[in-house]
Amino acid sequence: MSLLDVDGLVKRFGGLLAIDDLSLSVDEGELVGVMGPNGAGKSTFFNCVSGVVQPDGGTVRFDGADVTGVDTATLARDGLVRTFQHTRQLDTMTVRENVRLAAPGQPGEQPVSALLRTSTMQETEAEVAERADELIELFELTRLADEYASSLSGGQRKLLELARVLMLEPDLLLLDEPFAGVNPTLTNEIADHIRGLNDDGMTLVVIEHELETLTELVDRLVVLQQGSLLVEGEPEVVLNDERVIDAYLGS
Ligand SMILES: Nc1ncnc2c1ncn2[C@@H]1O[C@H](COP(=O)(O)OP(=O)(O)OP(=O)(O)O)[C@@H](O)[C@H]1O
Repeated sequence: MSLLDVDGLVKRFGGLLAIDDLSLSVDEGELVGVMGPNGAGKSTFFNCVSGVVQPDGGTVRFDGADVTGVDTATLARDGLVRTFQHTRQLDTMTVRENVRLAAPGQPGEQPVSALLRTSTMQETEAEVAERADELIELFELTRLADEYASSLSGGQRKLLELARVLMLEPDLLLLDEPFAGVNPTLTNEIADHIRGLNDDGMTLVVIEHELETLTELVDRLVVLQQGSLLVEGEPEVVLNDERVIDAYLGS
């Protein structure tokens, strides 16, 4: 069964048709790459699916339910989570605080809850802290755990972003350019993590310009052009498709 089913999606910005009748499905357990020239509508596609912007037409179904236009926080609670091209961390907080704060519905965040801390809340906080530390270790950020996020390199920020979204325990993770601005060593490391998450059963869709890394990583490639689906299929086949070569040469 498809975990994500997008049908006839349309998104306009004024007179510009950013997504033009796009239909696309992702099966449970798949690792799908999304590519396309600048302005093809890749980020807008993610934005429509993850509730960041409201589509003007079409439907988005997640895990069998119609979630068209549902807000980001609700979708995240339901297991659909996205990352952004430009990471969104709190620079004045440490790596550890950033990861802990990404957990949903933290009791310590609300003033009343903080005053009435029950043992259940304390248990939840302990679980959050433990999970955060596990993820910090998984992404080899332990030695940076007490550093401010502002001191991290581009690649380390991407790792922190991954740790943060995994606090939400997503079923479907949409990654927007996870290798952008990352050095080759960390690129390989991030690719390994993505593969590992997929091996553990997570469904992932990855937007990426770095075609070599993307092609080696994914099961299926989807190419967008001017908001529509141009070609999809096995990475090797897609990359040699003349329509794809033309789209890139023409961009
Ligand atoms: N908030 C917005 N307001 C107006 N136009 C927008 C907005 N977001 C995107 N667009 C336009 O929609 C089109 C698709 O943009 P989008 O960012 O989705 O493309 P993309 O494939 O992700 O591009 P890139 O590879 O450069 O990130 C572009 O023409 C862009 O200028």
